[in-house]
Amino acid sequence: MRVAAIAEPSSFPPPHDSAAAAPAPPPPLPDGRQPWWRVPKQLLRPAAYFEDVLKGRDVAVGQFAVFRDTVFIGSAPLARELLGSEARSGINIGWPPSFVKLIGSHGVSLVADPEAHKQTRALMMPFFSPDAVAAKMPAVQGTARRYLAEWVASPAPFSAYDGMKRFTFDVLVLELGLAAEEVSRMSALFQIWTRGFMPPTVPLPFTPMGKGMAARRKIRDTLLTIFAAGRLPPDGLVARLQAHFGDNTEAVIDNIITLIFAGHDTSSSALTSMLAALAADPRALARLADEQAAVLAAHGEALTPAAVAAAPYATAVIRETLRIRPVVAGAMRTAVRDVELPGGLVIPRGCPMAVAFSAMAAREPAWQADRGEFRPERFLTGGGSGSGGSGGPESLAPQPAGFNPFGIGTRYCLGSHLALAEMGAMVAELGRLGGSHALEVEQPGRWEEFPILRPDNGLPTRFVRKGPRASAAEPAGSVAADARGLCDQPA
Ligand code: HEM
Repeated sequence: MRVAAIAEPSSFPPPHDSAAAAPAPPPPLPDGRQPWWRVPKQLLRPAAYFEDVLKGRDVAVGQFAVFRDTVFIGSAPLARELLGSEARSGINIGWPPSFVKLIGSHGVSLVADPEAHKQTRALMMPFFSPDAVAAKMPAVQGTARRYLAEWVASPAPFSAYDGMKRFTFDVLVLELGLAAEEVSRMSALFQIWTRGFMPPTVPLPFTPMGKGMAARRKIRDTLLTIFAAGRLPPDGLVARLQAHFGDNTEAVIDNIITLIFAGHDTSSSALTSMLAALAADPRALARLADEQAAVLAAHGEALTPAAVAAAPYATAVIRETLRIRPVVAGAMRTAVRDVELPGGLVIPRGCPMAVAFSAMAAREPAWQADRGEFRPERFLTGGGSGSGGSGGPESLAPQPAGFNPFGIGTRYCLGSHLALAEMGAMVAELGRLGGSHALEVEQPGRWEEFPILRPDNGLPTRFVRKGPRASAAEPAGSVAADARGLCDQPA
Protein backbone atom coordinates (compact mmCIF):
# COMPACT_ATOMS: atom_id res chain seq x y z
CA MET A 1 0.00 0.00 0.00
CA ARG A 2 1.21 3.47 -0.79
CA VAL A 3 0.02 6.05 1.68
CA ALA A 4 -1.62 9.08 -0.04
CA ALA A 5 1.46 10.14 -1.99
CA ILE A 6 1.48 12.07 0.30
CA ALA A 7 -0.86 14.90 -0.45
CA GLU A 8 -3.27 12.72 -2.45
CA PRO A 9 -6.76 12.79 -0.86
CA SER A 10 -7.80 9.55 0.81
CA SER A 11 -11.31 8.21 0.26
CA PHE A 12 -12.19 9.48 3.72
CA PRO A 13 -14.34 11.41 4.41
CA PRO A 14 -16.71 10.36 1.59
CA PRO A 15 -17.37 12.94 -1.15
CA HIS A 16 -20.35 15.28 -0.68
CA ASP A 17 -22.98 15.82 -3.34
CA SER A 18 -21.87 19.25 -4.51
CA ALA A 19 -18.45 20.19 -5.77
CA ALA A 20 -18.61 23.46 -3.82
CA ALA A 21 -19.06 21.57 -0.56
CA ALA A 22 -16.30 19.01 -1.22
CA PRO A 23 -14.28 18.68 1.94
CA ALA A 24 -10.64 19.64 1.86
CA PRO A 25 -8.36 16.63 1.61
CA PRO A 26 -6.51 15.81 4.81
CA PRO A 27 -3.08 17.38 5.07
CA PRO A 28 -0.23 15.14 3.96
CA LEU A 29 1.46 12.94 6.52
CA PRO A 30 5.11 13.94 6.94
CA ASP A 31 7.35 11.92 4.63
CA GLY A 32 10.09 9.94 6.30
CA ARG A 33 10.60 7.40 3.52
CA GLN A 34 14.14 6.12 3.24
CA PRO A 35 16.08 5.39 0.04
CA TRP A 36 15.50 1.71 -0.88
CA TRP A 37 19.01 0.63 0.09
CA ARG A 38 18.49 1.84 3.65
CA VAL A 39 15.23 -0.04 4.21
CA PRO A 40 16.92 -3.34 5.27
CA LYS A 41 18.16 -1.37 8.28
CA GLN A 42 14.69 -1.98 9.75
CA LEU A 43 15.87 -5.51 10.52
CA LEU A 44 19.51 -4.80 11.31
CA ARG A 45 19.02 -1.73 13.52
CA PRO A 46 15.27 -1.21 14.08
CA ALA A 47 15.64 1.45 16.78
CA ALA A 48 17.98 3.54 14.61
CA TYR A 49 15.73 3.00 11.58
CA PHE A 50 12.71 4.29 13.50
CA GLU A 51 14.65 7.44 14.33
CA ASP A 52 15.73 7.87 10.69
CA VAL A 53 12.08 7.78 9.59
CA LEU A 54 10.64 9.87 12.40
CA LYS A 55 13.43 12.45 12.79
CA GLY A 56 11.96 13.54 16.12
CA ARG A 57 8.41 13.94 14.70
CA ASP A 58 5.23 12.58 16.26
CA VAL A 59 4.28 10.75 13.09
CA ALA A 60 5.78 10.05 9.68
CA VAL A 61 5.38 7.72 6.73
CA GLY A 62 8.22 5.29 6.07
CA GLN A 63 8.60 1.82 4.67
CA PHE A 64 8.49 -1.31 6.77
CA ALA A 65 8.33 -5.04 5.99
CA VAL A 66 8.59 -5.69 2.25
CA PHE A 67 8.79 -1.96 1.60
CA ARG A 68 5.13 -1.25 2.34
CA ASP A 69 4.30 2.29 3.28
CA THR A 70 3.81 2.31 7.02
CA VAL A 71 2.84 5.06 9.42
CA PHE A 72 5.36 5.39 12.23
CA ILE A 73 4.24 6.77 15.58
CA GLY A 74 6.93 8.48 17.66
CA SER A 75 4.91 10.34 20.29
CA ALA A 76 4.03 8.78 23.64
CA PRO A 77 0.81 10.82 24.17
CA LEU A 78 -0.37 9.95 20.66
CA ALA A 79 0.52 6.27 21.16
CA ARG A 80 -1.36 6.33 24.47
CA GLU A 81 -4.40 7.72 22.68
CA LEU A 82 -4.23 5.15 19.87
CA LEU A 83 -3.31 2.07 21.90
CA GLY A 84 -5.42 2.80 24.98
CA SER A 85 -8.53 1.24 23.49
CA GLU A 86 -8.41 -0.57 20.18
CA ALA A 87 -12.20 -0.63 19.82
CA ARG A 88 -12.36 3.17 20.13
CA SER A 89 -9.29 4.17 18.15
CA GLY A 90 -9.70 1.83 15.16
CA ILE A 91 -6.22 0.36 15.64
CA ASN A 92 -5.55 -3.36 15.88
CA ILE A 93 -2.60 -5.72 15.69
CA GLY A 94 -0.73 -6.02 12.42
CA TRP A 95 2.09 -8.55 12.69
CA PRO A 96 3.46 -10.13 9.51
CA PRO A 97 2.07 -13.58 8.45
CA SER A 98 5.36 -15.28 9.37
CA PHE A 99 4.86 -14.19 13.01
CA VAL A 100 1.34 -15.62 12.98
CA LYS A 101 2.57 -18.96 11.58
CA LEU A 102 5.42 -19.31 14.05
CA ILE A 103 3.59 -18.11 17.15
CA GLY A 104 0.11 -19.42 16.38
CA SER A 105 -2.98 -17.35 15.72
CA HIS A 106 -4.59 -18.04 19.13
CA GLY A 107 -1.63 -16.60 21.05
CA VAL A 108 -2.75 -13.67 23.20
CA SER A 109 -0.57 -11.14 21.36
CA LEU A 110 -2.16 -12.16 18.02
CA VAL A 111 -5.82 -12.26 19.03
CA ALA A 112 -7.43 -9.41 17.09
CA ASP A 113 -10.95 -9.43 18.53
CA PRO A 114 -10.80 -6.92 21.44
CA GLU A 115 -13.16 -8.97 23.65
CA ALA A 116 -11.42 -12.30 23.03
CA HIS A 117 -8.06 -10.59 23.65
CA LYS A 118 -9.28 -9.18 26.94
CA GLN A 119 -10.54 -12.59 28.06
CA THR A 120 -7.29 -14.37 27.18
CA ARG A 121 -5.29 -11.73 29.07
CA ALA A 122 -7.60 -12.03 32.06
CA LEU A 123 -6.97 -15.80 32.13
CA MET A 124 -3.23 -15.32 32.47
CA MET A 125 -3.12 -12.11 34.48
CA PRO A 126 -3.42 -13.70 37.95
CA PHE A 127 -0.14 -15.55 37.34
CA PHE A 128 1.75 -12.35 36.48
CA SER A 129 0.25 -9.85 38.92
CA PRO A 130 2.57 -7.98 41.34
CA ASP A 131 1.42 -10.21 44.24
CA ALA A 132 1.84 -13.44 42.28
CA VAL A 133 5.31 -12.37 41.19
CA ALA A 134 6.29 -11.28 44.74
CA ALA A 135 5.33 -14.78 45.91
CA LYS A 136 7.64 -16.25 43.28
CA MET A 137 10.58 -14.00 44.14
CA PRO A 138 12.28 -16.53 46.46
CA ALA A 139 12.30 -19.11 43.65
CA VAL A 140 13.50 -16.53 41.11
CA GLN A 141 16.25 -15.36 43.46
CA GLY A 142 17.25 -18.97 44.18
CA THR A 143 17.49 -19.69 40.45
CA ALA A 144 19.60 -16.55 39.88
CA ARG A 145 21.95 -17.55 42.71
CA ARG A 146 22.31 -21.08 41.34
CA TYR A 147 23.34 -19.79 37.92
CA LEU A 148 25.69 -17.15 39.29
CA ALA A 149 27.38 -19.72 41.55
CA GLU A 150 27.88 -21.93 38.49
CA TRP A 151 29.39 -19.07 36.48
CA VAL A 152 31.63 -17.87 39.31
CA ALA A 153 32.93 -21.41 39.71
CA SER A 154 33.51 -21.90 35.99
CA PRO A 155 37.24 -21.79 35.13
CA ALA A 156 36.37 -21.03 31.49
CA PRO A 157 34.37 -18.00 30.35
CA PHE A 158 30.65 -18.68 30.31
CA SER A 159 28.30 -17.56 27.54
CA ALA A 160 26.31 -14.78 29.19
CA TYR A 161 23.50 -14.94 26.62
CA ASP A 162 23.10 -18.73 26.78
CA GLY A 163 23.28 -18.55 30.57
CA MET A 164 20.57 -15.89 30.76
CA LYS A 165 18.42 -17.91 28.37
CA ARG A 166 18.71 -20.93 30.67
CA PHE A 167 17.90 -18.75 33.68
CA THR A 168 14.77 -17.19 32.17
CA PHE A 169 13.70 -20.50 30.68
CA ASP A 170 13.93 -22.14 34.10
CA VAL A 171 11.84 -19.37 35.64
CA LEU A 172 9.12 -19.71 33.00
CA VAL A 173 9.11 -23.47 33.19
CA LEU A 174 8.56 -23.13 36.93
CA GLU A 175 5.69 -20.81 36.07
CA LEU A 176 4.15 -23.22 33.60
CA GLY A 177 4.65 -26.18 35.92
CA LEU A 178 6.62 -28.25 33.39
CA ALA A 179 9.07 -30.85 34.66
CA ALA A 180 12.79 -30.15 34.72
CA GLU A 181 13.65 -32.98 32.27
CA GLU A 182 11.69 -31.25 29.51
CA VAL A 183 13.64 -28.04 29.93
CA SER A 184 16.80 -28.65 27.94
CA ARG A 185 14.93 -30.30 25.05
CA MET A 186 12.42 -27.47 24.87
CA SER A 187 15.11 -24.83 25.28
CA ALA A 188 17.12 -26.23 22.33
CA LEU A 189 13.98 -26.37 20.18
CA PHE A 190 13.12 -22.80 21.07
CA GLN A 191 16.56 -21.61 19.93
CA ILE A 192 15.86 -23.04 16.45
CA TRP A 193 12.31 -21.72 16.52
CA THR A 194 13.46 -18.15 17.34
CA ARG A 195 15.74 -18.13 14.29
CA GLY A 196 12.63 -18.85 12.21
CA PHE A 197 11.81 -15.12 12.28
CA MET A 198 14.88 -14.37 10.16
CA PRO A 199 14.27 -13.59 6.51
CA PRO A 200 13.55 -14.99 4.02
CA THR A 201 10.30 -15.83 5.79
CA VAL A 202 9.46 -18.68 3.47
CA PRO A 203 8.82 -22.05 5.14
CA LEU A 204 11.10 -24.28 3.02
CA PRO A 205 12.98 -27.16 4.69
CA PHE A 206 16.36 -25.37 4.42
CA THR A 207 15.26 -21.81 5.38
CA PRO A 208 15.38 -20.57 9.00
CA MET A 209 11.60 -20.31 8.91
CA GLY A 210 11.22 -23.89 7.62
CA LYS A 211 13.48 -25.13 10.43
CA GLY A 212 11.61 -22.91 12.90
CA MET A 213 8.30 -24.43 11.85
CA ALA A 214 9.78 -27.94 12.20
CA ALA A 215 10.95 -27.01 15.71
CA ARG A 216 7.47 -25.71 16.44
CA ARG A 217 5.97 -29.08 15.50
CA LYS A 218 8.35 -30.80 17.91
CA ILE A 219 7.54 -28.28 20.66
CA ARG A 220 3.87 -28.99 20.04
CA ASP A 221 4.45 -32.78 20.25
CA THR A 222 6.40 -32.36 23.48
CA LEU A 223 3.61 -30.27 24.98
CA LEU A 224 1.01 -32.84 23.90
CA THR A 225 3.03 -35.60 25.61
CA ILE A 226 3.23 -33.47 28.75
CA PHE A 227 -0.52 -32.81 28.69
CA ALA A 228 -1.23 -36.54 28.22
CA ALA A 229 0.97 -37.48 31.19
CA GLY A 230 -1.44 -35.46 33.34
CA ARG A 231 1.13 -34.27 35.86
CA LEU A 232 0.69 -30.53 35.48
CA PRO A 233 -0.47 -28.72 38.63
CA PRO A 234 -4.30 -28.58 38.64
CA ASP A 235 -4.30 -24.93 39.72
CA GLY A 236 -1.52 -23.87 37.32
CA LEU A 237 -1.57 -21.66 34.27
CA VAL A 238 -1.73 -24.54 31.76
CA ALA A 239 -4.70 -26.10 33.57
CA ARG A 240 -6.45 -22.74 33.47
CA LEU A 241 -5.83 -22.40 29.74
CA GLN A 242 -7.10 -25.95 29.19
CA ALA A 243 -10.26 -25.30 31.20
CA HIS A 244 -10.93 -22.15 29.18
CA PHE A 245 -10.16 -23.45 25.70
CA GLY A 246 -11.63 -26.95 26.21
CA ASP A 247 -11.08 -29.09 23.10
CA ASN A 248 -9.17 -26.34 21.34
CA THR A 249 -5.72 -27.72 22.23
CA GLU A 250 -4.08 -25.57 19.56
CA ALA A 251 -5.16 -22.44 21.46
CA VAL A 252 -3.47 -23.78 24.61
CA ILE A 253 -0.29 -24.58 22.67
CA ASP A 254 -0.25 -21.19 20.87
CA ASN A 255 -0.50 -19.42 24.22
CA ILE A 256 2.25 -21.47 25.84
CA ILE A 257 4.51 -20.75 22.85
CA THR A 258 3.60 -17.05 23.11
CA LEU A 259 4.46 -16.97 26.81
CA ILE A 260 7.75 -18.77 26.37
CA PHE A 261 8.75 -16.51 23.47
CA ALA A 262 7.52 -13.27 24.99
CA GLY A 263 8.87 -14.13 28.41
CA HIS A 264 12.14 -15.88 27.71
CA ASP A 265 13.80 -14.23 24.73
CA THR A 266 12.97 -10.71 25.87
CA SER A 267 14.17 -11.10 29.46
CA SER A 268 17.34 -12.95 28.49
CA SER A 269 18.17 -10.19 26.03
CA ALA A 270 17.68 -7.51 28.70
CA LEU A 271 19.67 -9.49 31.28
CA THR A 272 22.58 -9.98 28.86
CA SER A 273 22.58 -6.24 28.10
CA MET A 274 22.62 -5.51 31.84
CA LEU A 275 25.56 -7.84 32.42
CA ALA A 276 27.45 -6.28 29.51
CA ALA A 277 26.75 -2.77 30.81
CA LEU A 278 27.96 -3.62 34.32
CA ALA A 279 31.08 -5.34 32.99
CA ALA A 280 31.86 -2.20 31.00
CA ASP A 281 31.23 0.08 33.97
CA PRO A 282 33.05 -1.10 37.14
CA ARG A 283 31.96 2.13 38.83
CA ALA A 284 28.31 1.12 38.50
CA LEU A 285 29.07 -2.40 39.74
CA ALA A 286 30.92 -0.95 42.75
CA ARG A 287 27.97 1.31 43.53
CA LEU A 288 25.61 -1.66 43.33
CA ALA A 289 27.93 -3.59 45.64
CA ASP A 290 27.84 -0.79 48.24
CA GLU A 291 24.06 -0.57 48.01
CA GLN A 292 23.62 -4.33 48.35
CA ALA A 293 25.98 -4.46 51.34
CA ALA A 294 23.64 -1.97 53.07
CA VAL A 295 20.54 -3.93 51.97
CA LEU A 296 22.01 -7.19 53.31
CA ALA A 297 22.80 -5.54 56.63
CA ALA A 298 19.31 -4.05 56.99
CA HIS A 299 17.08 -6.71 55.41
CA GLY A 300 19.03 -9.95 55.20
CA GLU A 301 19.36 -12.01 52.05
CA ALA A 302 15.78 -12.37 50.86
CA LEU A 303 14.69 -9.94 48.18
CA THR A 304 11.48 -8.92 49.89
CA PRO A 305 9.59 -5.89 48.55
CA ALA A 306 11.22 -3.82 51.33
CA ALA A 307 14.70 -5.01 50.34
CA VAL A 308 14.01 -4.16 46.70
CA ALA A 309 12.66 -0.73 47.67
CA ALA A 310 15.82 -0.10 49.68
CA ALA A 311 17.92 -0.49 46.53
CA PRO A 312 16.91 2.33 44.15
CA TYR A 313 20.24 2.19 42.34
CA ALA A 314 19.57 -1.46 41.40
CA THR A 315 16.21 -0.47 39.90
CA ALA A 316 17.87 2.47 38.14
CA VAL A 317 20.37 0.04 36.56
CA ILE A 318 17.46 -2.06 35.26
CA ARG A 319 15.67 0.97 33.81
CA GLU A 320 18.83 2.36 32.27
CA THR A 321 19.52 -1.01 30.63
CA LEU A 322 16.03 -1.06 29.13
CA ARG A 323 16.44 2.55 27.98
CA ILE A 324 19.85 2.32 26.34
CA ARG A 325 19.29 -1.13 24.80
CA PRO A 326 15.57 -1.41 24.07
CA VAL A 327 14.52 -5.03 23.75
CA VAL A 328 11.25 -4.30 21.94
CA ALA A 329 11.93 -1.22 19.82
CA GLY A 330 8.38 -1.08 18.51
CA ALA A 331 5.15 -2.90 17.84
CA MET A 332 3.19 -3.42 14.64
CA ARG A 333 -0.43 -2.39 14.25
CA THR A 334 -2.95 -1.79 11.44
CA ALA A 335 -5.56 0.92 11.05
CA VAL A 336 -8.82 -1.02 10.72
CA ARG A 337 -10.59 2.13 9.56
CA ASP A 338 -9.47 5.64 8.60
CA VAL A 339 -7.97 7.03 11.78
CA GLU A 340 -7.93 10.77 12.30
CA LEU A 341 -4.95 12.21 14.14
CA PRO A 342 -4.53 15.65 15.69
CA GLY A 343 -4.06 18.38 13.09
CA GLY A 344 -6.46 16.64 10.68
CA LEU A 345 -3.88 14.04 9.58
CA VAL A 346 -5.45 10.75 8.55
CA ILE A 347 -4.05 7.21 8.62
CA PRO A 348 -5.93 5.46 5.82
CA ARG A 349 -7.80 2.23 6.53
CA GLY A 350 -5.64 -0.87 6.07
CA CYS A 351 -2.42 1.05 6.51
CA PRO A 352 0.28 -0.74 8.57
CA MET A 353 1.65 1.14 11.57
CA ALA A 354 4.84 0.86 13.60
CA VAL A 355 4.58 2.24 17.14
CA ALA A 356 8.19 3.14 17.86
CA PHE A 357 8.65 2.89 21.65
CA SER A 358 12.42 3.34 21.37
CA ALA A 359 12.07 6.55 19.32
CA MET A 360 9.79 8.03 22.01
CA ALA A 361 12.46 7.49 24.67
CA ALA A 362 15.11 8.87 22.32
CA ARG A 363 13.17 12.17 22.16
CA GLU A 364 12.96 12.59 25.93
CA PRO A 365 14.18 16.20 26.47
CA ALA A 366 15.93 15.59 29.81
CA TRP A 367 18.13 12.89 28.31
CA GLN A 368 19.35 14.62 25.17
CA ALA A 369 22.79 15.69 26.41
CA ASP A 370 24.03 12.20 27.30
CA ARG A 371 21.50 9.78 25.89
CA GLY A 372 24.19 7.50 24.45
CA GLU A 373 25.79 6.97 27.87
CA PHE A 374 24.94 4.27 30.40
CA ARG A 375 24.08 6.44 33.40
CA PRO A 376 21.60 4.84 35.85
CA GLU A 377 21.65 8.04 37.92
CA ARG A 378 19.29 9.65 35.40
CA PHE A 379 16.51 7.56 37.01
CA LEU A 380 17.31 8.80 40.53
CA THR A 381 16.50 11.93 42.42
CA GLY A 382 17.80 13.45 45.64
CA GLY A 383 21.02 12.47 47.39
CA GLY A 384 23.09 14.85 45.25
CA SER A 385 22.89 12.28 42.45
CA GLY A 386 23.12 14.87 39.72
CA SER A 387 19.97 16.17 38.07
CA GLY A 388 17.88 17.79 40.72
CA GLY A 389 19.85 16.25 43.58
CA SER A 390 18.38 17.71 46.74
CA GLY A 391 20.90 16.29 49.17
CA GLY A 392 18.14 14.18 50.77
CA PRO A 393 18.00 10.39 50.60
CA GLU A 394 18.29 9.08 47.09
CA SER A 395 15.16 7.63 45.54
CA LEU A 396 13.70 6.71 42.17
CA ALA A 397 12.60 9.66 40.06
CA PRO A 398 9.22 9.51 38.28
CA GLN A 399 9.62 7.81 34.92
CA PRO A 400 9.33 10.18 31.96
CA ALA A 401 6.29 9.78 29.68
CA GLY A 402 8.47 8.77 26.73
CA PHE A 403 9.98 5.76 28.53
CA ASN A 404 7.81 2.72 27.74
CA PRO A 405 9.98 -0.38 27.51
CA PHE A 406 6.98 -2.63 28.22
CA GLY A 407 4.64 -1.00 25.72
CA ILE A 408 1.52 1.08 26.04
CA GLY A 409 -2.20 0.45 26.36
CA THR A 410 -4.35 -2.64 25.83
CA ARG A 411 -1.44 -4.87 24.89
CA TYR A 412 0.93 -3.65 27.60
CA CYS A 413 3.40 -6.41 28.54
CA LEU A 414 1.64 -9.11 30.54
CA GLY A 415 4.89 -10.27 32.12
CA SER A 416 6.47 -6.92 33.08
CA HIS A 417 6.48 -7.71 36.82
CA LEU A 418 8.06 -11.09 36.19
CA ALA A 419 10.67 -9.52 33.91
CA LEU A 420 11.48 -6.91 36.56
CA ALA A 421 11.71 -9.64 39.22
CA GLU A 422 14.19 -11.61 37.08
CA MET A 423 16.26 -8.52 36.43
CA GLY A 424 15.92 -7.45 40.08
CA ALA A 425 17.15 -10.81 41.38
CA MET A 426 20.06 -10.85 38.96
CA VAL A 427 21.14 -7.25 39.56
CA ALA A 428 20.99 -7.67 43.35
CA GLU A 429 23.01 -10.89 43.26
CA LEU A 430 25.50 -9.31 40.85
CA GLY A 431 25.83 -6.42 43.30
CA ARG A 432 26.46 -8.87 46.13
CA LEU A 433 29.23 -10.42 44.04
CA GLY A 434 30.56 -7.06 42.94
CA GLY A 435 32.45 -6.49 46.21
CA SER A 436 34.58 -9.57 45.72
CA HIS A 437 34.60 -10.15 41.98
CA ALA A 438 35.13 -8.14 38.82
CA LEU A 439 33.12 -8.96 35.74
CA GLU A 440 35.07 -9.29 32.50
CA VAL A 441 33.76 -9.74 29.00
CA GLU A 442 36.29 -11.75 26.99
CA GLN A 443 35.03 -10.61 23.58
CA PRO A 444 32.26 -8.04 23.24
CA GLY A 445 31.15 -9.44 19.85
CA ARG A 446 28.61 -7.76 17.63
CA TRP A 447 25.06 -7.12 18.78
CA GLU A 448 22.34 -8.34 16.43
CA GLU A 449 18.94 -6.69 16.80
CA PHE A 450 16.59 -8.98 14.88
CA PRO A 451 14.48 -10.82 15.88
CA ILE A 452 15.73 -9.81 19.31
CA LEU A 453 18.73 -7.83 20.59
CA ARG A 454 21.56 -10.25 21.39
CA PRO A 455 25.37 -10.62 21.10
CA ASP A 456 26.33 -12.75 18.07
CA ASN A 457 29.10 -14.51 20.05
CA GLY A 458 26.95 -15.17 23.16
CA LEU A 459 29.17 -12.71 25.11
CA PRO A 460 31.87 -14.88 26.70
CA THR A 461 32.25 -13.49 30.22
CA ARG A 462 33.96 -14.44 33.46
CA PHE A 463 34.09 -13.42 37.07
CA VAL A 464 37.55 -12.60 38.32
CA ARG A 465 38.22 -12.67 42.03
CA LYS A 466 39.50 -9.36 43.36
CA GLY A 467 42.35 -8.81 45.81
CA PRO A 468 42.25 -9.02 49.64
CA ARG A 469 40.39 -5.73 50.20
CA ALA A 470 37.41 -6.93 48.27
CA SER A 471 37.35 -10.41 49.84
CA ALA A 472 37.18 -8.82 53.28
CA ALA A 473 34.06 -7.00 52.16
CA GLU A 474 32.43 -10.16 50.82
CA PRO A 475 29.14 -10.61 52.65
CA ALA A 476 28.39 -13.94 54.28
CA GLY A 477 25.75 -15.92 52.41
CA SER A 478 26.51 -14.26 49.09
CA VAL A 479 26.75 -16.18 45.85
CA ALA A 480 30.51 -15.71 46.05
CA ALA A 481 30.54 -17.34 49.45
CA ASP A 482 28.40 -20.22 48.11
CA ALA A 483 30.89 -20.83 45.40
CA ARG A 484 33.97 -20.49 47.67
CA GLY A 485 36.56 -23.15 47.06
CA LEU A 486 35.32 -23.72 43.57
CA CYS A 487 36.25 -20.35 42.20
CA ASP A 488 39.61 -19.54 43.76
CA GLN A 489 41.19 -19.04 40.39
CA PRO A 490 44.15 -16.67 40.25
CA ALA A 491 42.96 -13.30 38.99
C1 HEM B 1 12.63 -7.23 29.66
C2 HEM B 1 11.69 -8.06 29.32
C3 HEM B 1 10.46 -7.73 28.53
C4 HEM B 1 10.20 -6.66 27.70
C5 HEM B 1 11.11 -5.49 27.37
C6 HEM B 1 8.85 -6.84 27.18
C7 HEM B 1 8.22 -5.94 26.34
C8 HEM B 1 6.95 -6.11 25.85
C9 HEM B 1 6.25 -5.16 25.02
C10 HEM B 1 6.83 -3.82 24.53
C11 HEM B 1 5.03 -5.66 24.75
C12 HEM B 1 3.92 -4.99 23.93
C13 HEM B 1 3.91 -5.45 22.51
C14 HEM B 1 2.81 -4.79 21.71
O1 HEM B 1 2.37 -3.69 22.04
O2 HEM B 1 2.40 -5.39 20.71
C15 HEM B 1 4.93 -6.95 25.41
C16 HEM B 1 3.84 -7.79 25.34
C17 HEM B 1 3.77 -9.01 25.98
N1 HEM B 1 4.68 -9.53 26.86
FE1 HEM B 1 6.44 -8.72 27.38
N2 HEM B 1 8.33 -7.99 27.69
C18 HEM B 1 9.26 -8.56 28.53
C19 HEM B 1 9.11 -9.71 29.28
C20 HEM B 1 8.00 -10.50 29.33
C21 HEM B 1 7.81 -11.63 30.19
C22 HEM B 1 8.80 -12.12 31.26
C23 HEM B 1 6.62 -12.18 29.88
C24 HEM B 1 6.03 -13.37 30.61
C25 HEM B 1 5.49 -14.32 30.19
C26 HEM B 1 6.02 -11.37 28.82
C27 HEM B 1 4.81 -11.60 28.21
C28 HEM B 1 4.21 -10.75 27.30
C29 HEM B 1 2.94 -11.04 26.65
C30 HEM B 1 2.10 -12.29 26.84
C31 HEM B 1 2.67 -9.95 25.82
C32 HEM B 1 1.46 -9.78 24.90
C33 HEM B 1 0.39 -9.02 25.67
C34 HEM B 1 -0.87 -8.80 24.87
O3 HEM B 1 -0.86 -8.88 23.64
O4 HEM B 1 -1.89 -8.52 25.49
N3 HEM B 1 6.89 -10.35 28.52
N4 HEM B 1 6.10 -7.19 26.08
